[in-house]
Amino acid sequence: MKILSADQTRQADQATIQAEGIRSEELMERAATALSSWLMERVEPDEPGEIHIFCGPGNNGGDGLVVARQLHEAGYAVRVWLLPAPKHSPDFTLNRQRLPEELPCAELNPQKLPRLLPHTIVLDALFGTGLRRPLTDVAASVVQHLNKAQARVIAVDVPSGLYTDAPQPADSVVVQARYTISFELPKLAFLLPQNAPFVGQWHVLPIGLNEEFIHTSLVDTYYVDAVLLAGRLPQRPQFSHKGTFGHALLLAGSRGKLGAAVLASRACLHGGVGLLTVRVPAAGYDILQISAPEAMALTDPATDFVTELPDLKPYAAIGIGPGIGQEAATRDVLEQLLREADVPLVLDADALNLLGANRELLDLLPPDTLLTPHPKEFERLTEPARDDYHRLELLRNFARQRRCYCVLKGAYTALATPDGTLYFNSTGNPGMATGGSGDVLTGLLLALRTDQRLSPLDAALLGLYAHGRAGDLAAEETGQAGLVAGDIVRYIGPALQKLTTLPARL
Ligand SMILES: NC(=O)C1=CN([C@@H]2O[C@H](COP(=O)(O)OP(=O)(O)OC[C@H]3O[C@@H](n4cnc5c(N)ncnc54)[C@H](O)[C@@H]3O)[C@@H](O)[C@H]2O)[C@@H](O)CC1
Ligand SMILES: Nc1ncnc2c1ncn2[C@@H]1O[C@H](COP(=O)(O)OP(=O)(O)O)[C@@H](O)[C@H]1O
Ligand SMILES: [K+]
Repeated sequence: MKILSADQTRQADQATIQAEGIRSEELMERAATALSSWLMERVEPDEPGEIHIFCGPGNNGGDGLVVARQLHEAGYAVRVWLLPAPKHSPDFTLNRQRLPEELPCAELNPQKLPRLLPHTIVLDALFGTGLRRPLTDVAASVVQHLNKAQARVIAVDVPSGLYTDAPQPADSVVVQARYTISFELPKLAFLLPQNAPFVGQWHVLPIGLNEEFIHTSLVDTYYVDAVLLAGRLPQRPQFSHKGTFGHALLLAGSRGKLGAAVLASRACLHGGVGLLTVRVPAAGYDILQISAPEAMALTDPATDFVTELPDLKPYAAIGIGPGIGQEAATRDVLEQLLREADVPLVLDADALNLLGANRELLDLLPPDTLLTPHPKEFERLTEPARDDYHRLELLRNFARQRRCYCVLKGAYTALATPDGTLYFNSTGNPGMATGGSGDVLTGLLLALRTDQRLSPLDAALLGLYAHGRAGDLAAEETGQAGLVAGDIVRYIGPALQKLTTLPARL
């Protein structure tokens, strides 16, 4: 899915209205109908208490008015509160007139804001994508009142006060919604950790915005779902052999962190690699052979950490980092690897920390290298970020400047490409916030970079998506708290299988 800016969202509305020859109020009716249906599926009409709908002066408020009318007609007890404003949008005014007379509707009085019992359902239709500046005066008081009330707030399109594609000034007043119900496409603001307290759980409801407009809109930010990945993972050919999928080299592990090497190795094997050789310190020989017998162990002369780079000739792709430590000799191995490798590289964990501590090595990164830092590792490679938007800018700039593919791990892991495009992953769950999940990702990405049939972009997108999907499937079995990194490995196969393009049926 594309992620549109606030301006493009408005243009998409206009394009839909023009292409379908409808009036703007009809599109508003469509959006509100989708939202009313969502609500009616979750709330019974006889649930005690009224649903309070807070409406602003623009089309977001207009949406709220239509939902109020529709819920009322369906037998729900509804009460509408209007924000005092000097002027209103035409569709607001129209739908204000369409409110049935018996439906309670009053203007908000800042001196006497309505009392809301805990758990009351509140619809926040104050402001949407038309917000131009932070909330002040009555609007700010109303939002502060809603936030204090412990009500069940459902934001219409956007939590009021939140900018959809830029950071708002510190201490801005923003609705803290439990749910945000948006239309057609997700908004960038929903994907950033700093906005989680406002957005809550978000859902996007389709309202049939003009496909042609969305298709031809130029964007540099995408939300990666199964549709975006369709056709990118080819089936394994009937007459394939292990050479078809390539031979990977993984350099990983040091004393006390050989589990990282094992997890990454097992993930690489389950990711479909043809052959895997793992360079571990001598202390890791038995551990690796027993825990990942399908991999070949190529032990280093040193007992506790990796000190020598093996001959690179046999390998189609190379991964380095999980649990490898930051000894000086290991740093030298990394430098030699960056100088000598002419196959795809995947850099993770301590390989990234070594790059951060020895920034001169960054100049040696071969083009199209894939780096997988979490935010702290990324900060070591670049600089501390002011906020999540700034961090994304740093990520784009890093990928452009270094001509690499750089991941920023977390919920909605982001991937920046050498041309500065951002992709946000849609799979995964908080159960994956557990030691070793990142090592599993590295192994899987190494397998996909070894498969010569995949472009660097497709390998990265498929790997991130399948890793999160495997985590989701694992969590169904183990629960989130019970999930450990090894569980993710067991579900890599099913996750990849689901993405595999099957031939069309006869
Ligand atoms: N245009 C359309 O056809 C559709 C619009 N939709 C809804 O329309 C919304 C966008 O509507 P609008 O563009 O009217 O914008 P909003 O309703 O978000 O707000 C615009 C109004 O708020 C005022 N305003 C902006 N910032 C303010 C601030 N800080 N303090 C006080 N007043 C402020 C503006 O002057 C304007 O009067 C979307 O979020 C969505 O909910 C949906 O109904 C889908 C269809
Ligand atoms: N809340 C979350 N939602 C989705 N994915 C998550 C969440 N927390 C962690 N993950 C995923 O788990 C992995 C953790 O990687 P990392 O921090 O490197 O762990 P480790 O270093 O322990 O292996 C990343 O791929 C990240 O995207
Ligand atoms: K809103």
